[in-house]
Amino acid sequence: MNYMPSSSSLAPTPTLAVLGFKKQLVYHLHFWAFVAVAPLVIVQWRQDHFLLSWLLVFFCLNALLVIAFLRFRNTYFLKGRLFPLLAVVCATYSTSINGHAGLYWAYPAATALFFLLPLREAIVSNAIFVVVMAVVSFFKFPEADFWRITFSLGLTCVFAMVFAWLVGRLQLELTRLATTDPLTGCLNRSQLADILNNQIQMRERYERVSSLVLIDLDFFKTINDQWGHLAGDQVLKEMTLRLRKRLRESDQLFRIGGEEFMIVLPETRQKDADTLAQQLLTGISARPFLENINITASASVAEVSQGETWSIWLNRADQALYEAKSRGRNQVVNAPRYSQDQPPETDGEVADTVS
Ligand SMILES: Nc1nc2c(ncn2[C@@H]2O[C@H](COP(=O)(O)OP(=O)(O)OP(=O)(O)O)[C@@H](O)[C@H]2O)c(=O)[nH]1
Repeated sequence: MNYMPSSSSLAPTPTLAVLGFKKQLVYHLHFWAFVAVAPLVIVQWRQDHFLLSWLLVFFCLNALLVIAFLRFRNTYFLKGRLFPLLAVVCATYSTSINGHAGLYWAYPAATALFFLLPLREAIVSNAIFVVVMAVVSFFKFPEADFWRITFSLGLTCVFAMVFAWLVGRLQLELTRLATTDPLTGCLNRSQLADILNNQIQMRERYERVSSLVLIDLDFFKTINDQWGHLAGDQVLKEMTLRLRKRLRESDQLFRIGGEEFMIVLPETRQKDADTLAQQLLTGISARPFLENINITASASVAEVSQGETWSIWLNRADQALYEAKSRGRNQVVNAPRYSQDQPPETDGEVADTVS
C-alpha cells in the first residue's frame, strides 16, 4: 500500500479526455467553417448582397473568436451558441435570395447543429430550421423541389441526430468503462485525485469537512486459496453490495486495490465516519458470504485537515489501516490529525498504486 508518484498519475482523467474531445470538435468545426465561408463574404459583396455579406462577416468573426478563446483561454466564446444561430440564419436568407446556391449550405448547417448544441436543443432548433426552409422553398422553388428539399433536409437532420446521439452514448459508455471497476462497478482510481481534491477545496473554501474510510478484507488470500478465485470474486461483489446498502447517494465508493475499498464521505466528521465504519465492518462479519464463507475486514478513518494535500490525506488513512491490521484486524483505527508543523510520515507524494 505504497502511494508513490508515477507518470500515469499525470494522464488526464476520462472526464477530461471527453471534455478535450468536445473542445477539439468545436475547434475544428469553427476552423473549417471559417475556411469555407470567408471567401463567400467577397462573393456575396460583389453580387451586391450586402446584408448577407455582413451576416457572413459576423459568422467568420464569431468563428475566429471561438478559435482564439479555445486556444488561449480554454473557454467557449459565448458558449459556442452563435455558430448555429448564424449558420441557420445565413443559410435561410441565402436560399431566399440566391435560390439553390444558398440552399446547399443548409445541409452542413443542419449537421453542425447536432455537434455544437446539446441533443435536445439541436433537435428543436433543427425542427424549426426544416420548417422555415420548407416555407422558403415553397415560395422560392417549384412544388416538386419543395418536397425534395424538405425531405432531404429532414433526412439529413435525422441521420445527423442518430449519429450525434450514438457518439454521445459512446462517450458516456467509454467514460463509465474508464472510471469504474468491471468486477464490482465501484469507481476505480482514475478520478480519485480529482474527487479528493474537490473535498479538500470544500474544506479550504467553505470549511465543509469530509472524511474518508479505507476498508480492507482480512486474509482474503486464504479465501482465494481455499474456495477458488471465482468465489473470491463473488465475495468482492457481495461486499460491494453490503457497503452500498449502508451508504448515502452522495458517498463515493472506490475499489482501489484487490480487496481494498475506499469511501469518500462528504459533509461527514471523523466521529460519524468512525461510527459508519464500525457498522460497515459489522455488516461484513455478521453474516457469512456465499452462505458459508466467514470473513472480517479492517478499516481506517481520516477526516480531511486544513492545509493537507490529497495524497497526505490518503496516506494518513493508509497508515491507520496498517495499524488496524497490525493490531489484530477486524477493527477501525482513526488516523491522527494532520498538522502543518508536524506532518505525519508519508511514503511519498502521490497515491497511484496499491498492493
Ligand atoms: N478473487 C479475487 N482475488 C483478488 C482480486 N484482486 C486481488 N485479489 C487477491 O487478494 C489477495 C490479497 O492478499 P493480501 O494482500 O496478502 O491480503 P490478505 O490476504 O487480505 O491479508 P491482509 O490484508 O493482511 O489481511 C491476493 O491473493 C490477490 O490475488 C480479485 O479481483 N479477485
